[in-house]
Amino acid sequence: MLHDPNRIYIFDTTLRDGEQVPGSQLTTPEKLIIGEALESLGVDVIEAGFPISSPGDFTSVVELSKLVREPVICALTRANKGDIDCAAEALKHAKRPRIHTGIGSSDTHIKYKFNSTREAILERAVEAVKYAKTFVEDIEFYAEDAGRADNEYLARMIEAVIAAGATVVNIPDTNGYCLPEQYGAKIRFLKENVKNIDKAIISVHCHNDLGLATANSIAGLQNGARQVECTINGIGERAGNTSLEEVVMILKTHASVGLHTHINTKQLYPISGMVSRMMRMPVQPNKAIVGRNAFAHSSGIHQDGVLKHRENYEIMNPEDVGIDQSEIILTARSGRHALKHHLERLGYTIDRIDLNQVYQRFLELADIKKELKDDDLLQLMGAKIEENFKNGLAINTLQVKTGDQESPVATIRLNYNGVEHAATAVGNGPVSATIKAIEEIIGKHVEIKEFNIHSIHGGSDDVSKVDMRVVYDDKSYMGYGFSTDIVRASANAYLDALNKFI
Ligand SMILES: CC(=O)SCCNC(=O)CCNC(=O)[C@H](O)C(C)(C)COP(=O)(O)OP(=O)(O)OC[C@H]1O[C@@H](n2cnc3c(N)ncnc32)[C@H](O)[C@@H]1OP(=O)(O)O
Ligand SMILES: CC(C)C(=O)C(=O)O
Ligand SMILES: [Mg+2]
Repeated sequence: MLHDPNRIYIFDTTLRDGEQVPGSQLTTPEKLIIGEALESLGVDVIEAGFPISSPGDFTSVVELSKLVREPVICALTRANKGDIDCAAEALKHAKRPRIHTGIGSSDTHIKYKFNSTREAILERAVEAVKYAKTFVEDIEFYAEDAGRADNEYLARMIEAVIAAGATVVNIPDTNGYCLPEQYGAKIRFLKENVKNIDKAIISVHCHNDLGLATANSIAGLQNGARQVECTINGIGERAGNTSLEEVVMILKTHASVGLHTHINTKQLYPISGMVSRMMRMPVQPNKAIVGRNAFAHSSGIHQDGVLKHRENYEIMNPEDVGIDQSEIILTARSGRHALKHHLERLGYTIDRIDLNQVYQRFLELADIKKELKDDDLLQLMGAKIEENFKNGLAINTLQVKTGDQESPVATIRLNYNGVEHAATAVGNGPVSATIKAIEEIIGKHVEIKEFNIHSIHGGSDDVSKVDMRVVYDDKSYMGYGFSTDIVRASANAYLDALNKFI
């Protein structure tokens, strides 16, 4: 049965237990798209639905059975003939069909859900497995609410269903009640006390009511279970199920546990986004592995550490889960290393910049704006270039005369190499006159290849943003300028670009 004793089978129940979330039901076409993505992710089993529950869910199981080839396709039933007949019919086209049947195993369920007795429930469990076995070979049995069930009774039930033909025995902590140690001990108890346990795979199925679903699943695996039931993003009934990406990355990160899966981890992030969008279930930003902030660093000490050596603050490589790279988010808690990193990324040579000066202005802006994006940094650099660069080119004064009667003339006073220089030039417009005057001072022609003016919010009294690409010595440099005066913004952009190489 198990060729590799350390291989963990991933049973994905996003389309069944995951879908038991208010407002997140999926159409058949949506389930097929997710089913294909799960197959390519490398899951071993896809729980496709609960066929008796609705004609739509029945159709989904039928279509997934036709579409998916590699993973086992599993359908859920209660322990009764009607549900099992329906599941068997829905699975008719599956290459590897599995019926997942079961019944409550805790005294609470036995008494208050079924108004029954332990013996009668055990008999129903066995009957259900035997009946399901008449349709397919692969039968998984779930002992619902096993987390709260008496271990001796649970062991008797599991032994009986394995004898009846169950190939996988699922020990759900349906209500997310157990502590990891308790759940691990429960699995170990079954391993040690169910005589025929080697004839079946033990499966863990944990819920997150106390935030322990992943920890409990891992405890179960460490104590002998070899299948884990989980969902993408941990979605599911109430507080959700065990999160697939968490279990997979825990086993990958802690190789010393000695267990492994066949999941293509680089697809974890893309499939998380797909499921979140289709199910209209946003992923919380601090969600482990796939949350927006899982590989984002926003405080200076961490950012410095990550920039020096990623592993100072990252235990996983973001590329391993399909995220291009870690993010350094600029906030008022960032330090100079993070600021420098982004300025360099935007093309600035740090040696030329008065970093302390820029950092002080950065902090003032960050206190107001919370998070600074590239445009904010470019504005910071392009609005007051006279303050940002050490010995750079900076405007002292700029006077422009323009109109439609005379040729436009610009007179500019620039600091260049620490000395003030002045020049006056005529152009075919106020910007060209200004650029010519600057060129006269620096004694070079620097060609402008791209030149765009935008207003930031719209409106004639708005701040304009100029972005410019210049070419010098066959290399391109970007410059950005900001001002309420478009000529001044253009001059700033030109000087911002020049300051990167002159
Ligand atoms: C822990 C889990 O996640 S279990 C799966 C939960 N998922 C779902 O319930 C979604 C799909 N469910 C449905 O569509 C419906 O509940 C159906 C079609 C299954 C049943 O609908 P209804 O026949 O109207 O019954 P209803 O849902 O109101 O009640 C459940 C019945 O199933 C019984 N039942 C519950 N679990 C089991 C079980 N494992 N085996 C046998 N009977 C069960 C209950 O005792 C109750 O029976 P009763 O009418 O004799 O009291
Ligand atoms: C149907 C079973 C496997 C279940 O989802 C649970 O007990 O949580
Ligand atoms: Mg469940």
